[in-house]
Amino acid sequence: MQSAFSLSFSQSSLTLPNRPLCSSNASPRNLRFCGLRREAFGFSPSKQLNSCRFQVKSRRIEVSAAAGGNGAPSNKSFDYDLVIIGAGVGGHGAALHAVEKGLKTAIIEGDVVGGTCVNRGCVPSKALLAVSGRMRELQNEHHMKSFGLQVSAAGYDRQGVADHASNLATKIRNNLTNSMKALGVDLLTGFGSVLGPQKVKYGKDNIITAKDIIIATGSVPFVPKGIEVDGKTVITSDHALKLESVPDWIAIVGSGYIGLEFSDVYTALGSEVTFIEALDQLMPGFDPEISKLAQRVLINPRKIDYHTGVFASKITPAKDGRPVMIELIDAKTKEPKDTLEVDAALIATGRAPFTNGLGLENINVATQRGFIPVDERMRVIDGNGKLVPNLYCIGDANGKLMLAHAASAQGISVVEQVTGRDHVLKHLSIPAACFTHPEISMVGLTEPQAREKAEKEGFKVSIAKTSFKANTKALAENEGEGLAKMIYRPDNGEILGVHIFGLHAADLIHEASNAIALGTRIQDIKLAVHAHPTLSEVVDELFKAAKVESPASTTPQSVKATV
Ligand SMILES: Cc1cc2nc3c(=O)[nH]c(=O)nc-3n(C[C@H](O)[C@H](O)[C@H](O)COP(=O)(O)OP(=O)(O)OC[C@H]3O[C@@H](n4cnc5c(N)ncnc54)[C@H](O)[C@@H]3O)c2cc1C
Ligand SMILES: NC(=O)c1ccc[n+]([C@@H]2O[C@H](COP(=O)([O-])OP(=O)(O)OC[C@H]3O[C@@H](n4cnc5c(N)ncnc54)[C@H](O)[C@@H]3O)[C@@H](O)[C@H]2O)c1
Repeated sequence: MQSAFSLSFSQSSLTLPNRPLCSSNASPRNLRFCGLRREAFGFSPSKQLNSCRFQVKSRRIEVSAAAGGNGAPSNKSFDYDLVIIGAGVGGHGAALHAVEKGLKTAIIEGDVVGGTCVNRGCVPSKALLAVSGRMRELQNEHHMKSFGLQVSAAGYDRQGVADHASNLATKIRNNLTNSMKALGVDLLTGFGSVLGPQKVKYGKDNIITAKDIIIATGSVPFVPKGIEVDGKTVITSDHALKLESVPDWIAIVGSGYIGLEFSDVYTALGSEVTFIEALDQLMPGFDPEISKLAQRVLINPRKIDYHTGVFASKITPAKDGRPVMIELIDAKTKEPKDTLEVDAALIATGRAPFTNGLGLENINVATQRGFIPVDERMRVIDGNGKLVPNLYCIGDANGKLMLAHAASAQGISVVEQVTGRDHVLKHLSIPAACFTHPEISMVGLTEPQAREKAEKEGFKVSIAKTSFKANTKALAENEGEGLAKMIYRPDNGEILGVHIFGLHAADLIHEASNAIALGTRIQDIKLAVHAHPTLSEVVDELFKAAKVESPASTTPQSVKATV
């Protein structure tokens, strides 16, 4: 595998935190939706802002106290209350929450603020997907005609598309940097490592102490043995996001999140795609019924073919007029299966934690396949199975759930703990989404996982489903292809998992994930009211379709209001 750090540090990029994207010229009015603190932009709070979810009064007092008082740690024997190594989304989320809580906080970054998500992940990929969605729509004559619209031709300028992605990354990275600076987080530049308990080194020879330390060093692309990446014809997502070319024919190794999202981008821009997937079916991580539907809509009608149950055992970049050569072997028998010649190959076979050089040996911590072992409170576990005092690891580096919002939520959870409130993050309530067209989203267990759990624990499982075909808003958009599926316990109304495939599925999942996080039962949430006509009614119908034996336990707001 390549040197992880040189790979990570060779990129110039941008970021986003646990909150949705927003631009630096966002107005005070819409800032409440973008998650960055208003103070970061120098706005004085307006009347409109008083109703925003940031609780203007109390937060502003806390924040200004923290920003003004970040010069003195609460415990005088340390330089800082909290030092975070890595300014990706996880580190950023933790830092912002820490200053809100009045902690003197520093964040150490060896490359650019924002880490993977902002510079080489979520942000630029969603910019490319925004383009692919529009291209797909404009190219679909039947779809356009059904609205009564006529489009003569759809085309694109590759550099213009690439610029959209890199400009967005820059904008979000600047927002992130500004938000931390404005709140008084000390941004320290250089490679960080742990020297010993509560002691960190960064850069050449700067040593600082902190009451608590969070490791948030993230991950880099994982490239299996035998695959030679040249960055031009054999690439990882780091390269693909720059969109330096749009190959006529590209093989995508791995049909997980990255593979699927890039297949959406490449096919919209005119490439033919061949998937190479080690497991026996495409998209093996999703609920099988959703994978099947996704295959019918996202794979079969597009210029995509696939080989499943095979490994790409050797990939050689194009050279001297020869194409990219891919040798396939049977995933089980390891017998040679096939050889492919393509214009390019994207390696999307997962991510490896970036934990090299962190000085973990100084505190007797051994990584497991590179991941830092932690307990449910993100406390680092040492080689003897004991907790290392005052040391935490969040985000991709601990491998619990490699998602931007999970990294940030773990950081916030740690800050809650170090400021005196015990907190355990419920990982099963964290949603995930794949931003294809249409999107896929999920929270909780898949159907097979739920059935396995039910078998072990001795409860019954039921399934409710609703179709986008019955939803007015989806039909108005000519986007009736979609399904929502809920796996639940009929005895007590507990939601075990929700999976959605369809228009804006990524936005629709939160009603279910919040219900799981808060322990809301179906018999209660099914009485809540949804605006008509909206896509949210797909989820409303899902709750209403469930057959729960227990009665509702609370009085919903709409009923209270009439009493
Ligand atoms: C193509 C792609 C698309 C993605 N899309 C999504 C998406 O849509 N939604 C989603 O939720 N997730 C997405 N992800 C996953 C998401 O990017 C990661 O889960 C997230 O970035 C992890 O955050 P982190 O803070 O743990 O690590 P990172 O974002 O990797 O940040 C770690 C930071 O630490 C720095 N660092 C590392 N070691 C040191 C050191 N020793 N000293 C100082 N600094 C150091 C690095 O330079 C980096 O800035 C995507 C990933 C990829 C690759
Ligand atoms: N929208 C999002 O939230 C989003 C988008 C992109 C990435 N991510 C995150 O980034 C991480 C990495 O994504 P990813 O798609 O690379 O990983 P993934 O784990 O989602 O999928 C990797 C796929 O590659 C297959 N595979 C592994 N080795 C192989 C080999 N040698 N030959 C053929 N197939 C092989 C696996 O079976 C799997 O299907 C994920 O953990 C994901 O959470 C999230």
